[in-house]
Amino acid sequence: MIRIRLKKHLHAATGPLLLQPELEAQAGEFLAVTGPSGSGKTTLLRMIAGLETAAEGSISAFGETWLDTRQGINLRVQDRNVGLVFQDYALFPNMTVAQNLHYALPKGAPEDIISELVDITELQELMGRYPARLSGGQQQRVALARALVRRPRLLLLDEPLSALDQRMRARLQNYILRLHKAFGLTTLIVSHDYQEIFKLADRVVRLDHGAISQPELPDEVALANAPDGSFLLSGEVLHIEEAGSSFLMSVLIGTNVVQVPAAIADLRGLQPGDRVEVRFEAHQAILSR
Ligand SMILES: Nc1ncnc2c1ncn2[C@@H]1O[C@H](COP(=O)(O)OP(=O)(O)OP(=O)(O)O)[C@@H](O)[C@H]1O
Repeated sequence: MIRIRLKKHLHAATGPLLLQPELEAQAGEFLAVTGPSGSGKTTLLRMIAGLETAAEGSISAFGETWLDTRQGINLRVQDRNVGLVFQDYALFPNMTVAQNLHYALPKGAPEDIISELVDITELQELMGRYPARLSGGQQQRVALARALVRRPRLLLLDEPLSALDQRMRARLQNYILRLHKAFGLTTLIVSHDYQEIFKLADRVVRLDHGAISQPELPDEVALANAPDGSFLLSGEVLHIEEAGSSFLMSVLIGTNVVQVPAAIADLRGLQPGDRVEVRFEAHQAILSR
């Protein structure tokens, strides 16, 4: 469980802004933070990591107090042990992928975490390369693996995929989900991309004018932001069952299991494990194949 209650005065483009987020996340939750540009999302993540000071407030995480300004507690970045990935990959250019990963390992710590991360993020072939010889997506895969070398329980992602094209984004989202699950992480992602939010997040909060507003569900955010009021996502069929004269499919889209009604003619040999496309319109999920 993570509890965050912070206050900081910012000098935003529009004038002074009091950033005063209050936020809770359950252990293992994948939470998306959205909101207009300049509302303080990056500053919030940096304060959680300990990279930025708060005027007042408290952060407790997994039974530890990271910050309590009343009691004068303020753990250093390295003692909070969070994984951080920003939009720019921030790899050391003069080190190979393997060296970038090993550099993050504390002295004397067992190295098995590195092979585990390399397996999950499929970096085996890239270990000897320098960052300049990697695509943006590959670099961000390395940055993700590197962020987890110290085995953090909290992963903070600040628009990590916004520099990548749509195809690469979708691939990287799958890696993020795999890592989130494999390491039982609690993950906070700042994102403006409603499809990404839907695919990844269990819950969405909005930071606006410095404060966190009502939590929303990922599909509500996606529908509200889709230009034509509908959007298409692909997922994996988990289960198909009869429901009266038609069928009901359970489809896994990101971390969400969505129930999609289907007529027998729509099924056409579909089985669990197949990939399908689902269109969302006015909160209805429609099989689009
Ligand atoms: N340490 C600081 N002191 C005062 N003002 C700051 C500080 N850090 C950032 N700001 C200002 O606070 C505002 C919010 O910045 P921040 O980067 O957190 O917003 P954001 O929601 O992440 O925006 P975007 O979506 O554009 O990345 C900006 O106008 C920024 O200039």
